[in-house]
This record gives sequence, C-alpha cells and structure tokens, in this order.
Amino acid sequence: MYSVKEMFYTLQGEGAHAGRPAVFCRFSGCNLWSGREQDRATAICDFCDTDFIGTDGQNGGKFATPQALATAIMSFWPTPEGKPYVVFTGGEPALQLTQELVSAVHNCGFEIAVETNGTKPLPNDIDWICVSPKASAPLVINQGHELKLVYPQSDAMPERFTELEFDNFYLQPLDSQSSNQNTQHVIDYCLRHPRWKMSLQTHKIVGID
Ligand SMILES: C[S@@+](CC[C@H](N)C(=O)[O-])C[C@H]1O[C@@H](n2cnc3c(N)ncnc32)[C@H](O)[C@@H]1O
Ligand SMILES: Nc1nc2[nH]cc(C(=O)O)c2c(=O)[nH]1
Ligand code: SF4
Ligand SMILES: [Mg+2]
Repeated sequence: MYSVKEMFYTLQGEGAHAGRPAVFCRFSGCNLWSGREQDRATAICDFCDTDFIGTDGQNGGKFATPQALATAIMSFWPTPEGKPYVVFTGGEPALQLTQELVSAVHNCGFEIAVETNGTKPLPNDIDWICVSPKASAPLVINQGHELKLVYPQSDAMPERFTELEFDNFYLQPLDSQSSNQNTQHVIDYCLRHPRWKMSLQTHKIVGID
C-alpha cells in the first residue's frame, strides 16, 4: 500500500532539470520530521517547506498496488509527446518507493527521478537521483546525479560532501524569513567555490506548484 499526499503535473522547479515538465508524486511521511509544527524545533530536519501529512492533497490517496499508482501517475501525463517524466518526492520517498513501483512506472514509459534526504536505501534503476542532505543525518546514498544542499545549515556545510560521487553539486538557498540573505550567501559561496552551482526554487518565483 502506497500513501500519497498529492500528485500534480508541473515544471520541475529545482536543480539540473529545472524547467522540465514532470508529474510530481509526493509520498506521505518522513523519517526526519513528523510533519507537525509542534515537533519542528526538535526535528532532525527543522526547515521543511512542505506539508506531507496524510493523503488529503490534490489527487492524493492510498494505492493498493504498484500498477494502480503507476496508472494514476500516467493519467497526469498530457500527451504522447516527449519522454514522460515523474519525480518521486515527499515527505521521504525512500520510505515507500519499491522496486516493483519503479518497474511498473518504467513499463508505462516514464523516466524516473527521486528527491531524497539520502538516509534510506533506494531501489535500483532510478534514472535521476537527487540527494539533499539534512543536518548531521548520516547518508546511505553516497552517489547520484545531483547533490542539492539547502544552505546554510550549520550541521551540514558543503565541504563535507565534495568528495562524494555526484555529477552535479548545487546549493539551494534556505527558504525562510532570511531568504534574501541566504540567496546572497549561496551566490558568495558558489563564486568562491566554483564546483558548486546555485539552484533556485523557480516554481516559487513564478508562483506555480
Ligand atoms: C520537501 S523535500 C522532499 C524530499 C526529501 N525528503 C528531501 O528532503 O530531499 C524536497 C526538496 O525541498 C528542499 N527543501 C525543503 N525545505 C526547504 C526550504 N525551506 N528551503 C529550500 N529548500 C527546501 C529539500 O532539501 C529537498 O531538496
Ligand atoms: N515545481 C516544483 N519543483 C520541485 N522540485 C522539488 C520539489 C519537491 O518538493 O520535492 C518541487 C515542488 O514541490 N515543486
Ligand atoms: S527530509 Fe525532506 S521531507 Fe523530511 S522534513 Fe526534511 S525537507 Fe521535509
Ligand atoms: Mg517542494
């Protein structure tokens, strides 16, 4: 059984695929925060910008089988044009993403991306792995296509991650009351350490999901 908070078709807002049309499948639940505001201050990850509790979002629900969820995902792809693309996110998608679901979605013709905090193992054959480390939470996913670090985080400085095997290294400004300052800190850091690139949350800038 898969618990999905919401599903929608939009443009990937972040990272190397920013601007690419994608179906987002947001799983419910996370291992680094309960999702309740009263627990935020004591959570391992205390800056989350997302409501991932329950299954009550747009197109959310419980899906009994991999095929049932794959069929729902496919229904949001609008046209035979282009390579269908799905981004599994959450919450923490590694808590629910299975090998059977990866196969079912591949069999529907999709390319598969995942946005993960990197603390839980993933199934094989995912086409694009984005790991976004959180505080001092140990990583079990040490390689992938992009490492996208929210910056600044006092317990997760960029230097800790540069030896890992990722094709792209991004700093994404922490969205908070100090967003503008955080963006300036990201710009300064990237200019001083040019292996890092800036990832902006472009969907927030233009006001789409
Ligand atoms: C909501 S998370 C879900 C996926 C997974 N749990 C993770 O943390 O990567 C999706 C992306 O949003 C980023 N994110 C969450 N809160 C943010 C914030 N306040 N500012 C900037 N990025 C944020 C995460 O780091 C991650 O890259
Ligand atoms: N447009 C858009 N792009 C995104 N990239 C990663 C997101 C996420 O919440 O995982 C996200 C999101 O929520 N919306
Ligand atoms: S790990 Fe991801 S989903 Fe979980 S609280 Fe942090 S940003 Fe949100
Ligand atoms: Mg988001």
